[in-house]
Amino acid sequence: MFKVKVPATSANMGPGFDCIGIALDLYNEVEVYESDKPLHFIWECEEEEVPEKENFIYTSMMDVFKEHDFPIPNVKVIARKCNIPMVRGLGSSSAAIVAGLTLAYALMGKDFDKDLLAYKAWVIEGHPDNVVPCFLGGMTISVMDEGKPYTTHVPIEDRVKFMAVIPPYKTETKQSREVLPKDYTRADCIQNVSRASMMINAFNLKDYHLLRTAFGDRIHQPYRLPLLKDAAYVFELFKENGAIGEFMSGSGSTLMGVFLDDCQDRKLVIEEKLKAIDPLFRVELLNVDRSGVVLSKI
Ligand SMILES: Nc1ncnc2c1ncn2[C@@H]1O[C@H](COP(=O)(O)OP(=O)(O)OP(=O)(O)O)[C@@H](O)[C@H]1O
Ligand SMILES: N[C@@H](CCO)C(=O)O
Repeated sequence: MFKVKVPATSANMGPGFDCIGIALDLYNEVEVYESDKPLHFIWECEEEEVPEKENFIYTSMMDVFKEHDFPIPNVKVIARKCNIPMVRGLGSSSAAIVAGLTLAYALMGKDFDKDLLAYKAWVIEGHPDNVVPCFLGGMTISVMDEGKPYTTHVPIEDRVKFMAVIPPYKTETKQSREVLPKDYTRADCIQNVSRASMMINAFNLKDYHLLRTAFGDRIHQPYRLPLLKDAAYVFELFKENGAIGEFMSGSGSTLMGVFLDDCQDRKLVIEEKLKAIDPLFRVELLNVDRSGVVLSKI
């Protein structure tokens, strides 16, 4: 029947807390086939199974059918590929929501309106910095103004590469939001507005020497990075190996180094050093995904 391919996303990118994010070329795939039983879920991934009733693929599909008063179809939903590591700051939960919404609309025979669905996913997730780039691809800035969503894309050259260092330990977004203050000083606000603006212009003008400063943040990283025992070392490794900047991906635990051009050799160096600490460290060298979610018939 249908297949969806959904990209990983890296939210915040330093100062863009809860509004800026980027889609990357690491994908999960979910398939739907006719069945003789009402919608049921099959987990074929190597990752630890998220049970059906708690699984955002399943729950977001069921929510759509309920909202539209649509009879639950006789289908099996198969989580076929899970390349996006779970609970690591690369948008696995958003990818699940995006997959579920897209498949539910396909099964209802409704038009595949990415903007409308991105907005729905934004409401479910609570913040847009993963779900919007996951739907639309590329690097996005999203703003809600009096209940109306606005999104704009930031141009990124193909030569910009994202090196994701994925630690063996998880960071739940829910918990890592609890360590953040409720209020910020004017100085903190100025710091983030100035850095986020500079980051966007650095990408716009390809003025990459500004990026390290521009990725500076005072809203979340100062509170979250100290909880990640290897963060300082990983950032040092990025710097020593020619990164043009670094930030925490989403709410962690993944740490992201930004590089230019071919940096496969530097990936190997960093990987070797990290595996000496713990062989379960994973390092992925990623490009920007420009398509967002892709729905196809099978
Ligand atoms: N299909 C699914 N895949 C991954 N996580 C899921 C899925 N369905 C439900 N979840 C739940 O989502 C939570 C993980 O979301 P969380 O936001 O903490 O991590 P993430 O999405 O991988 O990273 P981030 O949002 O920081 O980029 C887990 O509690 C997990 O059980
Ligand atoms: N903006 C979110 C992204 C993680 O889901 C956060 O940092 O909490």
